[in-house]
Amino acid sequence: MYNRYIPPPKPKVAQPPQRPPARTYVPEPAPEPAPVQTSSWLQPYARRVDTATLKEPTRIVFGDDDVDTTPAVETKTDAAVEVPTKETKDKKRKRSKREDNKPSVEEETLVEEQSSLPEGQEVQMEDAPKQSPKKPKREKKKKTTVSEPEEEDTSVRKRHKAVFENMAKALERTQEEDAMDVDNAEEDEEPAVEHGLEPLPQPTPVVFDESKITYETLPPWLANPIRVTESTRKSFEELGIAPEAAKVLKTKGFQEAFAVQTAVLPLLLPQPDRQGDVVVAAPTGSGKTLSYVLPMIEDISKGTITRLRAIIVLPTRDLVQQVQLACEACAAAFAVNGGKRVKIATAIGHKVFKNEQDAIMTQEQVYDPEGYQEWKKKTNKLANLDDLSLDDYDPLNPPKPQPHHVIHHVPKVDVLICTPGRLVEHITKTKGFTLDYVRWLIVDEADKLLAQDFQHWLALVLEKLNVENPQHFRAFPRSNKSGVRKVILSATMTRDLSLLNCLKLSRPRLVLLDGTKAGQQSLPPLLKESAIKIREPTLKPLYLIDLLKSKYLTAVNKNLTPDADSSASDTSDSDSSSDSDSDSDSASDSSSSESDLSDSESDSSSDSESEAESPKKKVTETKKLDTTALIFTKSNEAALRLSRLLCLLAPELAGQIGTLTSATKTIRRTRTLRSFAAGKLRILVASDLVSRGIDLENLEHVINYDLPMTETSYVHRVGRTARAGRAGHAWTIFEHSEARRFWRDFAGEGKNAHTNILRSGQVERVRLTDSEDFSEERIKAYETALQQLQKEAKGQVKG
Ligand SMILES: Nc1ncnc2c1ncn2[C@@H]1O[C@H](COP(=O)(O)OP(=O)(O)OP(=O)(O)O)[C@@H](O)[C@H]1O
Repeated sequence: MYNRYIPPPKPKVAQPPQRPPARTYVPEPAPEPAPVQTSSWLQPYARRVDTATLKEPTRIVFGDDDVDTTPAVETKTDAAVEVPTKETKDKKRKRSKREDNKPSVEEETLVEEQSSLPEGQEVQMEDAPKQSPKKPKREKKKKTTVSEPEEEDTSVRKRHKAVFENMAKALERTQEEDAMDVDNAEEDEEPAVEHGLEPLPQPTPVVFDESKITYETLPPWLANPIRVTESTRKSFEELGIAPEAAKVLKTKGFQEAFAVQTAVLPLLLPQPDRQGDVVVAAPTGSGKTLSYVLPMIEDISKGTITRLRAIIVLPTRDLVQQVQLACEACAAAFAVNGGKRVKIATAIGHKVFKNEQDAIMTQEQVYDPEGYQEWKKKTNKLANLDDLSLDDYDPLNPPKPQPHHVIHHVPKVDVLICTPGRLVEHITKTKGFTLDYVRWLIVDEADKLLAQDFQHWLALVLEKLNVENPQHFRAFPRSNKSGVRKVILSATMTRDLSLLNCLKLSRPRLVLLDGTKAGQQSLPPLLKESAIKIREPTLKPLYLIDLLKSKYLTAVNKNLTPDADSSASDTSDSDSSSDSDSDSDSASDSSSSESDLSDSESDSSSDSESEAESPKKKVTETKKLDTTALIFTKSNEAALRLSRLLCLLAPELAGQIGTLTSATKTIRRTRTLRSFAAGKLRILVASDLVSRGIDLENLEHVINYDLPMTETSYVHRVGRTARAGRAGHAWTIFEHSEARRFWRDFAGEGKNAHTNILRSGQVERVRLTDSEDFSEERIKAYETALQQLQKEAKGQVKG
């Protein structure tokens, strides 16, 4: 049989593993990067990021050498496989270099990825996407067709996704760093500015305006004052005063008008036109008082009915009494030619209040049938004791009106000169005391009165004044219709506008003596000033005694000092040393009470006490000084003590020494001033009470035993002499520790000199030769006197 040959089956040649076609994964082009949200201040940085690179598609190519036994994955895509260009590679290299030897994030990612891939497979990254490649899932599905096996594909996708995410993060960091780099690079590139050693330019320092208030800042009336030369003189007739009145004035010693009067009188004398208020700043003793008293009395003398037409407010009782004398003199002058005799009263608290009320007020029968009926009804009621508290009825002294009349309480004076405290009391307590008819309000020593608005007197007075009601002009048909005229005066006028505004001035004018500026305080032209520096402050009273007995303290004016008693031996019954003894009963007062602003309490009840004082001492061998002196101390106590000490240390002067303090009773003060004016007393020891306004005609020397507190105080103190065109001499005694203050603040000499005091000359330095060496005997006598003083003080305390 024929056997068919059947070739043995060929052994199966092992097929070389089929290389899968190169798999290319081209993801969809990266979505447009979301615009970087940069705040406005970051915009410059944002602009510098190269956004072009962000748009490049992300491509990941698995290399041809990759061997994969898994079936090829077909990828349907239109996108061409992109080979990394040289340019992009360079860019990448450069960026890697910048990473300071640190492996780049991409490299790290690649290493990571490499290790996670199956062997032989590697991830090649040609270029990194600039933006997060995250995209919506749906889009992914749509554009990418994934072939089988699906599981494998999913793991690859996962890996890819992880790679993308890492890369995106790395890229974000790189972008930020790039942006910073660009920025830093730009900053670094700023052109270097060369600086020398000179200091860097600084902003101009702010200069604060420390200049004092100037004319430009003042209201026009203060900036443009009416100026008058000190030497100006005019006859009173020339200024509009009736010849008959001028004649009487001459008999009283007022021959012609002083400079300040020539300027003020025309402003204040009644005219048909509406006139404004007047502010006067003129030196001490320049005649300010007459400048307002004359026109005021002339105006009031034209009326017929007595009503309260003028109020003059002053800080002290002594000034009130002084101005009263000037008013009386003028009232007499204007009464001669059929004019009304102007009635003047004072209110200073030296009387019991009731007595003062009676001196100012009266009761007047006024025809008023209706009022009379009402009064009758009231009195009937009172008779039935229905209403005993009726305030206008005094059951003990009931006013009895005539039939069809009623009784009115009205002032019986035309002019009231007062201190502010007492004025307030009358306004608030005196029945019928009205300011409705007041046409003149005068405030003398205004700076003091305005600065110490006691009991708010000014506001109260201004409130009560009847400025609007024209009724009170009826008595003066031919005089001006200015309402209430205000005249404000001082030698040291305040520049404080807030104080001046309190006066509610109407169209004011300022009058100044030529050569002075607003705010400056002129001294009288004939005042000489000297200064004595002492070495031993504890022996100060001895220096004073030496000065009083020295050749320097001589008469300054001829025939000025009246010689009341020329006898060398004098039995003194005047207010001499005994005064100081008796005055010391009020030594508890402090220096703060130097005015009578608050004189609401009457001291009249104790007036009689002044007559029954310590027994008068007989003073023998009195040597009269041929001049007069007023010694200022810092307080009431100091004045009393010094006065007594002088009497003990210089008995020959004892009979000529008087004391003036704010604690001294009014009657005693008046008596002392009269004795001084008469020439019986030659030396007055005072506190600042008399530093303002007081006019001591025969006073030639002022001695500042204690330095004044202020410039203003100095001006007022030394201004007690060299008044009304007479000569005078002011002395200041100071210790070493006070020297700087004196020369700088008062004399205006030396370094940092600062004073508003305007003087014609300079302060002269005087050395008392005798004072340099006090003998043992004198020092012992001084110590004994001090012990005596101490004993007396203790005795008073016990008593
Ligand atoms: N026309 C005048 N003729 C002569 N003496 C006058 C004249 N006017 C004023 N006197 C006198 O001058 C002196 C000083 O006047 P007055 O007291 O008015 O000065 P003052 O300017 O008010 O001073 P102070 O600021 O110190 O108060 C007084 O004795 C006064 O009698």
